Amino acid sequence: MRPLQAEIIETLGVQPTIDPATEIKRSITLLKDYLKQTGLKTLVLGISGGQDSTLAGKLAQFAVEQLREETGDGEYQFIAMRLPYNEQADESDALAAIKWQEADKTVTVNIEESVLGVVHELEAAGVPVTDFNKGNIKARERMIAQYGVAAAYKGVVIGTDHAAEALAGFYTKFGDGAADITPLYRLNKRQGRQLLAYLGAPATFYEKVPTADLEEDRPGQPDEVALGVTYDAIDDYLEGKEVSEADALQIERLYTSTEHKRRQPVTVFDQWWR
Ligand SMILES: NC(=O)c1ccc[n+]([C@@H]2O[C@H](COP(=O)([O-])OP(=O)(O)OC[C@H]3O[C@@H](n4cnc5c(N)ncnc54)[C@H](O)[C@@H]3O)[C@@H](O)[C@H]2O)c1
Ligand SMILES: Nc1ncnc2c1ncn2[C@@H]1O[C@H](COP(=O)(O)O)[C@@H](O)[C@H]1O
Ligand SMILES: O=P(O)(O)OP(=O)(O)O
Ligand SMILES: [Mg+2]
Repeated sequence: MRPLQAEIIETLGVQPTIDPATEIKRSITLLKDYLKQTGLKTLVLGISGGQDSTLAGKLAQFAVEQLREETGDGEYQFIAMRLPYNEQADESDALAAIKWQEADKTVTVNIEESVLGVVHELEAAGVPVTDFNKGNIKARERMIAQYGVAAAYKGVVIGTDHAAEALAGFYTKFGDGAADITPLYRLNKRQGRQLLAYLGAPATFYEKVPTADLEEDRPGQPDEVALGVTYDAIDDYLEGKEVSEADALQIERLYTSTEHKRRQPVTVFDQWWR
């Protein structure tokens, strides 16, 4: 195995093979124990209609149902958030995911006005805002809305970061990368699919092409196009398998260039960036 590959696998805690039932229980236990320990009552998560939030939301719903049953405390709840930018092309997928999750409650916040407000004020101040930059502003407005709900209902915000995204730093810093708890962390993309299949999710939920769908110039752009490498290659790499030299170099370039996203803000005590 390549030396950096071994280091990344160790850092992200990825296993080459998993038992889905064990990993489902592990994630649910984390969510339950965290709520019990902190005294908080609500799990909050944006549901996009993609694989990761479909899985994380189902685990969240299981966690609060079990807590209600075990403690008799009916305050435990899961709030699924719809966070469209105006109208979302795959709105029906998001609604189908929430239905399958049997989420306790759905809160919808259209982020368009707040995004356009920030973009407008930036431009009025002479700051150019590219479509790509605006895409990251959308992800950050979703974060703001989720924290608004968490604050109102004694909640924590769930993040859907998993090993394949964490490796690539493939999220908006302090946008979808900001969260209080990340139950999918350690799983690669195909292991997430395995969990959904085990849970009996319709195959359409996990066969869907992953997309951040943030850019208006490239609607629904597949993650794999933006990443320059396939999730299959990233997953193989994370499972300690051999991948082509070109894929390994691209994966390691992504990992190295996004180190700042996996760290706390730099202080005078930090040396990792030197
Ligand atoms: N599918 C997904 O999970 C998903 C979701 C959102 C975004 N994305 C993708 O993630 C990427 C986000 O874009 P991005 O990474 O350019 O934006 P970002 O905002 O996440 O990160 C860039 C910012 O990080 C800071 N930064 C950059 N280099 C730094 C360094 N060396 N040290 C400390 N801070 C540094 C700067 O403030 C910079 O503006 C895009 O490729 C986007 O498509 C993917
Ligand atoms: N349109 C959306 N509605 C609700 N939540 C969303 C939406 N788009 C993204 N999210 C949340 O952000 C994460 C990351 O999404 P990526 O597709 O990986 O960029 C997603 O899991 C949702 O929780
Ligand atoms: O984070 P999601 O739910 O949008 O999944 P994907 O990354 O597969 O789009
Ligand atoms: Mg998505």
